[in-house]
Amino acid sequence: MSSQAAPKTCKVITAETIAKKLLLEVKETLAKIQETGSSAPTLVAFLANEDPAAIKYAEWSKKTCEENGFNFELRIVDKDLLEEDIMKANEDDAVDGIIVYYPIFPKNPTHDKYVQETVDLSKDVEGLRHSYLHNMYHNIRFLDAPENKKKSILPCTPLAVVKILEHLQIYNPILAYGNRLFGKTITVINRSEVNGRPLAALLANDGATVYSVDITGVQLFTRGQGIKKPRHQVEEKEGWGLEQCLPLSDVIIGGVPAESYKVPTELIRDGAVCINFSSFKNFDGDAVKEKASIYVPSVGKVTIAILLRNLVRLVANRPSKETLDKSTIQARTEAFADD
Ligand SMILES: NC(=O)C1=CN([C@@H]2O[C@H](COP(=O)(O)OP(=O)(O)OC[C@H]3O[C@@H](n4cnc5c(N)ncnc54)[C@H](O)[C@@H]3O)[C@@H](O)[C@H]2O)C=CC1
Ligand SMILES: Nc1nc(=O)c2c([nH]1)NC[C@@H]1CN(c3ccc(C(=O)N[C@@H](CCC(=O)O)C(=O)O)cc3)C=[N+]21
Repeated sequence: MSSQAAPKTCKVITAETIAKKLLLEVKETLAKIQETGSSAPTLVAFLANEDPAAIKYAEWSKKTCEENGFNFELRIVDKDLLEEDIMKANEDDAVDGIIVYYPIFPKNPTHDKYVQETVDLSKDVEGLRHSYLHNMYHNIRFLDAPENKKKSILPCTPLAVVKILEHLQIYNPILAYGNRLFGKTITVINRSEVNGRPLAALLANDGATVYSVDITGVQLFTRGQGIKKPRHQVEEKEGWGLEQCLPLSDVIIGGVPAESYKVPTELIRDGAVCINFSSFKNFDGDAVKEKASIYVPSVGKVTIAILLRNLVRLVANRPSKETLDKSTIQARTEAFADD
């Protein structure tokens, strides 16, 4: 007689469930802030590279936009004409948000930074302009202190991971807002400027002890002992690697862009939460389920939901027209009161 395998205790949570919840909120917020009769917001996407991941991302974004009543327009452009084309979109009142797929000049990251700065602040749906990044690293939530009417924009993938951790109740609602990851240890494998480093900073700003791992080594991001500091600080962990970080981690986040890369399952703490944001599967799917309490195999759908959430926020942040009455402004402020 064959013995039955023990039931798996690991819960696999798909991005879809979380994305659906966020998209509902986005629709409600849009309805609250829009004047009756105003047209659907338009997102313009610039594709100036041949990256298959960017092409896929554009296709999924188009689908999600259209399913949720937003307009999405893909503009395939020449690298050399990109700056001009972005400037035209900046001026065009029919364009509410702009996304540019990176990398465009992989051998010259400075040039990609320059392109990022070309997008108008009021249309930067990914929050990649320096003022948004500065606010994020400095734990500043508003663009217009002290009025505090205009919410800052956070980059989509890092914010998607934060929203997933909130959904999984890793954020502890008993603690004060802004401190809800106090006591949690998190490893983020990837320290790129668009994903891993902002993610480590956001998590540490919310109170976590974060090990940020890249091929150059490990850095520790924290708000200091007792999270007394207002924003995170960074220290090098000389000689550290995954061997030291993973056994200490309540949450492990993988973002390594390589098919062959796998997080060593034997180092994962029993009951850890494992989340993968890479286009490749960073966890050995079968083995990780023997160790993890929760496994989130991909986050892309949540990233796109955040893209739309950011687009609605850009609309809400726009200077009020004369026709806009006080109650609309109040609704715009309250619509994003939770973060
Ligand atoms: N699901 C989503 O929403 C999104 C997924 N992605 C995917 O995430 C992945 C990463 O994207 P980017 O950060 O833009 O890539 P990137 O190439 O800019 O950065 C990857 C980083 O990982 C580091 N790395 C490589 N091998 C490593 C290793 N063995 N251990 C530790 N660090 C290592 C690199 O040194 C680099 O800093 C890609 O697969 C990309 O397609 C990107 C954006 C959104
Ligand atoms: N300015 C800019 N912002 C980006 O966010 C950006 C970019 N440029 N350039 C290209 C990369 C790539 N990227 C992905 C987004 C979603 C999935 C994704 O949704 N993956 C699926 C899994 C794979 C599948 O279903 O085939 C998922 O997570 O469900 C992957 C990759 C965003 N990128």
